[in-house]
Amino acid sequence: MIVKYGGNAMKSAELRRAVAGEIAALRAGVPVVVVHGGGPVIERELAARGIASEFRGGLRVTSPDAMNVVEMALAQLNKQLSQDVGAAVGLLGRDSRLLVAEVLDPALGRVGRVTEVNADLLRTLLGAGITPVVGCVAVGPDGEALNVNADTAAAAVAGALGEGIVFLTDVDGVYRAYPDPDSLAPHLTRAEAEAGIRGGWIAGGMIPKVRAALDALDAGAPFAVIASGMREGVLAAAARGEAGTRLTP
Ligand SMILES: Nc1ncnc2c1ncn2[C@@H]1O[C@H](COP(=O)(O)OP(=O)(O)O)[C@@H](O)[C@H]1O
Ligand SMILES: CC(=O)N[C@@H](CCC(=O)OP(=O)(O)O)C(=O)O
Repeated sequence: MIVKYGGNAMKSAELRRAVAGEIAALRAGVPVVVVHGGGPVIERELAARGIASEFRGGLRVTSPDAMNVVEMALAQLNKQLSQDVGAAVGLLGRDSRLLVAEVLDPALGRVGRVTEVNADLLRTLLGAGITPVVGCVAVGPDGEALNVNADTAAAAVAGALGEGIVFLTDVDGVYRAYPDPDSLAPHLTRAEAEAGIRGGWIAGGMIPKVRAALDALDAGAPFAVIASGMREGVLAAAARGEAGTRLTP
């Protein structure tokens, strides 16, 4: 199973360790690949250097200078998460060409779209009982780093391995009337999700997440669930279809 977590599921060291605990419990029965982002950490490191960020369509416009900071920030976070998870190895896209990408749109600078995943490397590590922890930096056609939205990077990994994916965030899933918790949708079809985006009740960071979940299904993932990283037992429950919002074709 692929577990994606990002900024909202690592707001504190306590939450980060709770998620790591969930992963450690799950992998006793199911091999797990972790894919992570870290938007807030990137933001902090850019701000510390006086580099302002602009987002277009939920993606950070990434200059070469910003890319250096993104890679540095995610590399450090990657090692911390790998340590949290234990029996793990932390990797970015440059390692054995784990994530290869093309430039998504020159107007966004060094932002990538994943075109290849080194699934053999992931399978080798899993076969040795090691949990891969993958940061969302890919290698581009020029051999330099590209910044990939972590939800889309995770979807590419799930597609390449043909395994299910759980996106952990700070809400229980997709709400039909956000933020009313009683409006949580346990299931959402592609048509309903597209209608939600058009209708505006799926908004902000939930748009790329829902789209990444649908992309993962298109690429061959058997299931895609969006769930809260703050609930105990969430990963096992999500895999059983008993937590979060499950996207269906
Ligand atoms: N219909 C909705 N249901 C749930 N959350 C929504 C919805 N529409 C927008 N959101 C927002 O999406 C956020 C999750 O996306 P994001 O902040 O990008 O997560 P992450 O950083 O974990 O990847 C929620 O915190 C919420 O503010
Ligand atoms: C291109 C692009 O926008 N990349 C993201 C990568 C990190 C990410 O996606 O982190 P979360 O999972 O915490 O959102 C960024 O620079 O913020």
